[in-house]
Amino acid sequence: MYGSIWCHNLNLSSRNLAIALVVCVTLVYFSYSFNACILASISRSLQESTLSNLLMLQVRNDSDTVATVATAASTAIDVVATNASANGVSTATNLSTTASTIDFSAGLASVDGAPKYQMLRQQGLRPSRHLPDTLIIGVKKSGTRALLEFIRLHPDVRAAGSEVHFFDRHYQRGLRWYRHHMPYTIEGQITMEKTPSYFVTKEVPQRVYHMNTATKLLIVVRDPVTRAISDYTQAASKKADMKRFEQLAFVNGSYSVVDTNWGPVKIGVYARFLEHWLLYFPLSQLLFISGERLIMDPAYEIGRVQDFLGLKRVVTEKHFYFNATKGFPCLFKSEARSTPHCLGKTKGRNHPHIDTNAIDRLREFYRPFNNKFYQLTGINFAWP
Ligand SMILES: Nc1ncnc2c1ncn2[C@@H]1O[C@H](COP(=O)(O)OS(=O)(=O)O)[C@@H](OP(=O)(O)O)[C@H]1O
Repeated sequence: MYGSIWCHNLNLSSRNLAIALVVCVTLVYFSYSFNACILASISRSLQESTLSNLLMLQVRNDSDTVATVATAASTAIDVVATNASANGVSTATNLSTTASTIDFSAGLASVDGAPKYQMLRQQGLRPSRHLPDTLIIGVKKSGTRALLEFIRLHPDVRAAGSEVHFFDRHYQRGLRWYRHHMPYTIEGQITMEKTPSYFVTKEVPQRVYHMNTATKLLIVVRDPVTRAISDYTQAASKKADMKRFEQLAFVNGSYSVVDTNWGPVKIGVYARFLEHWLLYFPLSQLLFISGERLIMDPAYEIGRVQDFLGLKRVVTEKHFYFNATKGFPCLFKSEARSTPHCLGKTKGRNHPHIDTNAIDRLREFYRPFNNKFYQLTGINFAWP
């Protein structure tokens, strides 16, 4: 009898043990899945934020920072890989692979069909440098920096921060050199560069055409008289004993003959330079932005630019505020800074007083060229 009770108890405890085991295994399984899911999600977030940081890193005023960006990006990805490793989950392996397979040194968009790259590409995680699709070619002192800073607020626009001067000064270095100065982009992002002297340099249209006939060209223009004064103000800020504007803008000291060889005056004859660009590019590939309107209504002009580039209108009036002290629109935040800020001190300088007779004479000089420019572009900028 004791034997059968013992046997019964034994059966009972074996069953309990089996049930307990099943419960334990189930718990362990669910706990593992849950943890793995959380860790994978954390790793993914880390990975995404690092890549987005990497792509947000923009070069500002010095082309040397391109190299710094690449180094910083590489380091950032290493850090993620290390973090993931510390988590001890399988995704760490993937992240390490990411870090080692992104080629930061080559400066070329390499094509690799291996499965491990395919997955990364599907996730859009293969940043590489590309030649620009869009150029801000000028015009100097018309608001080219403002345009670049405003349009690069768009997540699908990546720009070289410094003026690369490839097509006018460094052409002999070749396209590989040029591409190396471009920021990293992922699929679907536009690569942009601005060098205002491109507009007025004779060889540039043909060179851009040879790089890519489909290049989109952005041109900011401003009343050529104010532009000339702005140009002069910049030059005078760098040279203590600069002659007065009136002495430089005219031949022989009187206001009768305009000195068309003087750079600040010459650049304002927009029609002459535009005609040269139109030998290589159809008007439909050029977008003209009013420098005056870029100050008065930046959202409007940036809206036009986004449409022209086939981008969703992401940059809107919400991004801008008018700084009354500076007298210019400024940004609530940008890629470089998360606090409200304006463009640098060299943008929006006070101009010296210029004799009104000199201004009137210059206006008269520019009028036929302006009219020609309105005719070529199909836009009346209504400069005085
Ligand atoms: N938001 C904002 N903030 C400051 N300045 C602005 C802005 N929008 C347009 N501008 C005008 O841009 C002028 C400088 O033009 P660029 O950037 O093309 O100059 S440069 O050629 O790159 O040196 C600059 O010329 P100056 O006023 O003579 O300094 C400005 O009038």
